[in-house]
Amino acid sequence: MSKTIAAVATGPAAGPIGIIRVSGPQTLAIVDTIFTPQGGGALSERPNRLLTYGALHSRDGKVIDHCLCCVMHAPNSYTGEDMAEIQCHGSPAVLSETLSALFAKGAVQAEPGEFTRRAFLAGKMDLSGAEAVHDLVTAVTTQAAENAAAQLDGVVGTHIFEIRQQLVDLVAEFLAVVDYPDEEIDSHLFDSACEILHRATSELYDMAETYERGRILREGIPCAILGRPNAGKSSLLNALAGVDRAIVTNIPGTTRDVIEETIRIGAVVLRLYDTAGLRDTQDPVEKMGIDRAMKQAQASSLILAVFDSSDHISDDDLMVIARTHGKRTIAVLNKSDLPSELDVQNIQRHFDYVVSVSAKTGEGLQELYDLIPKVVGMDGMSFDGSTITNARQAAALVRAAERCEEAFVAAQLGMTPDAIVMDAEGAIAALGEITGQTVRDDIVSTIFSKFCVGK
Ligand SMILES: Nc1nc2c(c(=O)[nH]1)N(C=O)[C@@H](CNc1ccc(C(=O)N[C@@H](CCC(=O)O)C(=O)O)cc1)CN2
Ligand SMILES: Nc1nc2c(ncn2[C@@H]2O[C@H](COP(=O)(O)OP(=O)(O)OP(=O)(O)O)[C@@H](O)[C@H]2O)c(=O)[nH]1
Ligand SMILES: [Mg+2]
Repeated sequence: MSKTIAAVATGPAAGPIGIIRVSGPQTLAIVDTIFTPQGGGALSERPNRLLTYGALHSRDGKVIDHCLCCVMHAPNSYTGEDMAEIQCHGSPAVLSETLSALFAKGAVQAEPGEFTRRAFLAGKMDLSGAEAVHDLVTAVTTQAAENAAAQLDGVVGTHIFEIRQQLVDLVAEFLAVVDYPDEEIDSHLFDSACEILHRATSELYDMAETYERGRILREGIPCAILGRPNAGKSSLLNALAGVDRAIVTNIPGTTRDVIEETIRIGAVVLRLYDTAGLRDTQDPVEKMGIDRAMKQAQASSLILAVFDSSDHISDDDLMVIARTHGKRTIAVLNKSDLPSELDVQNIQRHFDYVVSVSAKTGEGLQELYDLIPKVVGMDGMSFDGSTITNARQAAALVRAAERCEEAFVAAQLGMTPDAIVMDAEGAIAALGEITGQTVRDDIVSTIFSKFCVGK
């Protein structure tokens, strides 16, 4: 018999209300011993999912809260097991007293993701759906939440199930003819196999490709602000973030450490890094800052190269241009409120994207906001669940696509059915890793161990 688990489902900070979840065969018996409904009777006899007011008792029987509880009877619960929720006051004291009362009555602490793991094992959701739960809990943007909600609802799982089923049927047909090696194989079989495999291959590659954007949707994009001293990097960081985060002075070499600030532009989470101005210097501290700036630029997926448009291009600017080589970069011509001295055409020769802004007046910032999602390929995308946000799923999709492609080539060449069957089975296994139909236990464990406790 599986254990009955309990955990706090609300955040670690003290809040007005805290929720404790309980799941497993002993749930009703355990919760009945620590909660007494106001109107008498037992919580387990109250209607399913109806919140009931009553007294909550600690392990030594003292009343520690007056709160709301409900039960959710198996199999119609999140985990498919008997479950209960205790919605009490959210202080760490009440929550830990309640947990310890539950443990004293036989419940055990739930491991990270264990409720969702049980839901997956009970067939309440496929593995891609369970992974979407995690995305939904950690979503930063509305768009990321929207995409994850659709995946929780089975958008990815259903599509993969369909493709997988077609391959399973195809394998079955070929296996049937493998048993009769002397008979001529109906050419229709090869034709329809080619068609199915070709379509599956392109659909799977298409899905895998969405991961490039999906990763940005989930993790955001690291973006270094690079430029010579006094170009206005720190001013730009402050203007973009809308807070007075970094120190700004007219003394060149003000910023030394890398200063991080996260902003949201539509679906894009931009992790901005303000850095020390690049120049030739003897100052050992400034040198270390410049070293960090260059490392940060290297580690970033997008660079904002800031130039002072009220001045001519200097050797330091050339150093900045050299550092952006091969990197996705937007040239930001700052100080547009001042008369221009900059050779703009020269800058345009080096960069695909150039915008004029004034960090001081805010002029041009909107154009920069509009440009960034376009440059990272996130404008006009839909968040209907079709975007893969998960490296594991993307890798399995590529493997499945490759095996389908190999099976397609084998079918086209009219090779022996065994070859087609072997590759198609490889694809079926890879797809099963996404839905969870054919996934190793240790992989399942790793996936759920990344969840929070109580989810
Ligand atoms: N208080 C509370 N809020 C919550 C959750 C929770 O567990 N408790 N959730 C937890 O993640 C999410 C909601 N997800 C849920 C998903 C399924 C079921 C559930 O009871 N499913 C049953 C019955 C479905 C039905 O009524 O048709 C089932 O699948 O059989 C409950 C919550 C978000 N909000
Ligand atoms: N007129 C005008 N001045 C600006 C603008 N942006 C920044 N400045 C001024 O330029 C000077 C340098 O600004 P910072 O933001 O500190 O420049 P930085 O690139 O971070 O400089 P370091 O940290 O030294 O590398 C300050 O005096 C700012 O007030 C702008 O858009 N217009
Ligand atoms: Mg600075």
